Amino acid sequence: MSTPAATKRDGFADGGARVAARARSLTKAYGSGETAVLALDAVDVEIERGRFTAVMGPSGSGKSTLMHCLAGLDTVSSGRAWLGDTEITGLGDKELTQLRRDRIGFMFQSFNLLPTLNAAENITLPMDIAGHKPDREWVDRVIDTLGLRDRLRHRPAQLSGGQQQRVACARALASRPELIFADEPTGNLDSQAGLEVLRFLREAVDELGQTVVMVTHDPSAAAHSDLVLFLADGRIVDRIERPTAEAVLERMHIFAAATAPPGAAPDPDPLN
Ligand SMILES: Nc1ncnc2c1ncn2[C@@H]1O[C@H](COP(=O)(O)OP(=O)(O)OP(=O)(O)O)[C@@H](O)[C@H]1O
Repeated sequence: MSTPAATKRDGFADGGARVAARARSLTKAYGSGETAVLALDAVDVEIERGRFTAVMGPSGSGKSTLMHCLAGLDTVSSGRAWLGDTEITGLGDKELTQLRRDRIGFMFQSFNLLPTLNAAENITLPMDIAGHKPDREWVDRVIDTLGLRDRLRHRPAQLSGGQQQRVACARALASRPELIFADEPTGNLDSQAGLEVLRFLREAVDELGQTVVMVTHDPSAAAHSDLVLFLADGRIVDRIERPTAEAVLERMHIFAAATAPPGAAPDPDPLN
């Protein structure tokens, strides 16, 4: 059994109650001198607990960098970030590893399942590695919500892409993390399987009370969220509450037109 990650109080009255994650003036530069890239430019953001937040923006706008910095997967150049009331900027590697393992769930485009383990073993793997006993009742609820009950003994190769992503979703939920980060979770799926995964993420928020942050390029995927944050050039430039796919697409076209050089032809696909 491990000891909990060290915490630093941020001094805010609501602490971690309403806000699952937060950043102030978060800045991330890659490289230095003339070749330096400002991936995040003094970002202020709050991720509300119990909500489904989508992060959108053109390629290179800083979506993955923001997610990585909020999840303690990457260091920041300046600014501060908190998970609940724990300040993660300034934590050491060991504390960050513990914090990620104990308090954050991850879902990636490539499902990252171990081929030699069956679905049930993959779902509880992070907890097994950490030496944490799974909460059986919760894990059963996650498995039933995701419709994986009759697939538990199957190995990844015996599952469809959509089923594999559902296992990855169950693995992210299994430890009942404070926050789930999903990076293009439907990117490798056909539209039907992608839709299923989005519905499950929605259910994870509505039925299981989880908090989800999803990076996506797809306006119809973003339409499953409660709030879309738009990034451009490392800044949050807009937001839409209760988004529809049409509203998201329209906003992306407006940004593309505003940032296109004079006389440039309209971008047929402003999301990439
Ligand atoms: N390890 C790195 N070294 C140097 N530059 C990097 C590195 N990682 C990201 N960048 C740069 O930082 C900027 C933001 O990258 P990031 O991956 O966060 O964008 P993104 O919005 O997630 O893009 P995409 O939609 O293409 O995944 C880009 O200009 C990118 O080239």
